Amino acid sequence: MSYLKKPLIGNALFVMAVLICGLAVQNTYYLQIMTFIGINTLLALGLNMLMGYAGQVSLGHAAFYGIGAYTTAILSGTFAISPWAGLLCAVVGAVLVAFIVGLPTLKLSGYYLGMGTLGFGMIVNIIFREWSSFTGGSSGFVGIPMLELGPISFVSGKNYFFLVWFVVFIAIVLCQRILSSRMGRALRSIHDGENASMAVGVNTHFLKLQIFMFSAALGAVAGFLYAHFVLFISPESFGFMVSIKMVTMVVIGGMASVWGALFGASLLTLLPEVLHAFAEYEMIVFGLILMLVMIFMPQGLTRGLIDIYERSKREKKTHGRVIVPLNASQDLQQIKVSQGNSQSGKELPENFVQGSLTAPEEILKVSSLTKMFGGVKAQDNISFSIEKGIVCGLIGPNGAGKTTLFNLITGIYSPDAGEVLFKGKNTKKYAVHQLVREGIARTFQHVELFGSMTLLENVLVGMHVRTRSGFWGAITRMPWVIREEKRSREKACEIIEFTGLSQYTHRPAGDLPIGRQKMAEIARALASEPSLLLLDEPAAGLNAVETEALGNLINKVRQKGITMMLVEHDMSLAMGISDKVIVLDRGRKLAEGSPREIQNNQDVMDAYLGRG
Ligand SMILES: Nc1ncnc2c1ncn2[C@@H]1O[C@H](COP(=O)(O)OP(=O)(O)OP(=O)(O)O)[C@@H](O)[C@H]1O
Repeated sequence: MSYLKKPLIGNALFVMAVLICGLAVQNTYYLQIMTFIGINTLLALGLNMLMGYAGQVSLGHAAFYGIGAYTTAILSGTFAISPWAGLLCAVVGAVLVAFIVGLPTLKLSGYYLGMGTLGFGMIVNIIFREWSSFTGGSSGFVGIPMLELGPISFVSGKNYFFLVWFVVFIAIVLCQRILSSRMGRALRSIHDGENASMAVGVNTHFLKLQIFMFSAALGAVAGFLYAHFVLFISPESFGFMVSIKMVTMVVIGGMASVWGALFGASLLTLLPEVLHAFAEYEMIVFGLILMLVMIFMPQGLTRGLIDIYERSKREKKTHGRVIVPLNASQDLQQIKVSQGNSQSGKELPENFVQGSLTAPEEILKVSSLTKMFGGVKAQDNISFSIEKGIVCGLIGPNGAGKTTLFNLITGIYSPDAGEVLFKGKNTKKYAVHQLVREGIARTFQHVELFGSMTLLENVLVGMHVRTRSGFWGAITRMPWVIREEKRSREKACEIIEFTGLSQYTHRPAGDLPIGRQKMAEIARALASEPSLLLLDEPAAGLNAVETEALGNLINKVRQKGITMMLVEHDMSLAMGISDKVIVLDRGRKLAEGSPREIQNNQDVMDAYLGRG
């Protein structure tokens, strides 16, 4: 469980720093500033999970902060209900609102999502302003009670400081647990490429909704702590500028970094105090800092500084040494040997054997499939079937409709007419991620790995449909969750070894040479334990040695009984490896038969070489 060790050191340092600050600082003003930093850290942590990890921009997040603050203020101030019950209502209320708002909004992306959340933030702020009988309107809400917990009173600044930072610590641990889990990996995969994430089996909309609700809950807790600290709230504290300030905290601190959120929150809370004399220029200063960070350290200050430190460490290490360049041909030779010799190469885990070599059973049946793009008939009444365990080559000139056919089989496109039956079931009933669970996996014509994640993490995301721990599993870390994680990691390493990529296991996938990236995509697809694997031009961009290694790998996968469809322009590979070949031309099926029959087919030759 080495993945559990790393945060422990950071967390221990964090606890020590909080204890030292809390015990050593006596000045009420400084304690107050540090308490505000804690509250802002909670806001930044929540937004960072959504923006930094899941890649979803929210410009109205201050609304949840306000919902938390107003709920507890009204319940405890007006109705004299215990503030702790108010906290529960605040969190439940914010989560419910996030669910209702997120359900349609998170289907949007990019600017549209930004505009949608911005609108939501504004509507909530108008409600705070206009519903004055409850909220006190523009003049604000007074009479919020101070917090007490049994004999502990949070009247003193010191107690409140410890309360807030204790909550921050809990939030940090929860975020870390989510991020190092199956759910966290799936979230990061959405950030790196939502289409690929869906295609490997992640229910992206549900996951985005879950993390939106989690970040809303953190916002509501921050609002609760704020309300009972300042004892007076008004709509300005939760307006558009506060949402922008939250985004700035995340961006400056460094997206996708838990400690970055703390850093960003500290900086943006301290700056206004330092620049007190220039209060009216506050937004200009923030804007300027944001611009500079985006230009010089687009990954945020925390990540940027860590990168500089790591680079200088690497330079120091290599200083004075002869650097031996990576010997590409030797490296490839190794891959060939490990793949070509199934005795020495790693076998796929047992349960990967999904089919039988001898079974003549039909796994895929495509009937009268038609797909139009405007006036272009990308699929024109296509019918064929694929038997279990075979490799079926799919060839045709550019624009013939091969990738469209893959997109129809995997559910990315829905057909205008006709149907696809996979194992006898109509694929129309399934969403993209559900088809992966049913057993269809694919690779892409243009590699779509999750570039910022390691090869191991990519393969683990590929296992998403075969594992089950979710949000609660991540935060409770029950023994079965730890066992599942351990098993997944072992299995992922076996798959990586099977594809001959062991030496790249912990390297970011985006840093791999293109040939290895193609193999890595196959490894990720195999991780979903498919019975049908669709390979879209796997040899494109590969040199002769890499293509040979790829051929060996496809053969090894075939030996496991996994049925494959292979779109390929490299004819010697397609003809050499396929049991049968289907030829498409301008959306129509031109021919179907054994490689030899296809090679001697006059129509096929005409399509490729031009008639006459
Ligand atoms: N999303 C889309 N919108 C509009 N037209 C599309 C879309 N996808 C594919 N097409 C069109 O459908 C036709 C078939 O494209 P497709 O990518 O399936 O061909 P292909 O055989 O995979 O080509 P290549 O070998 O060049 O990848 C082309 O004319 C293409 O322009």
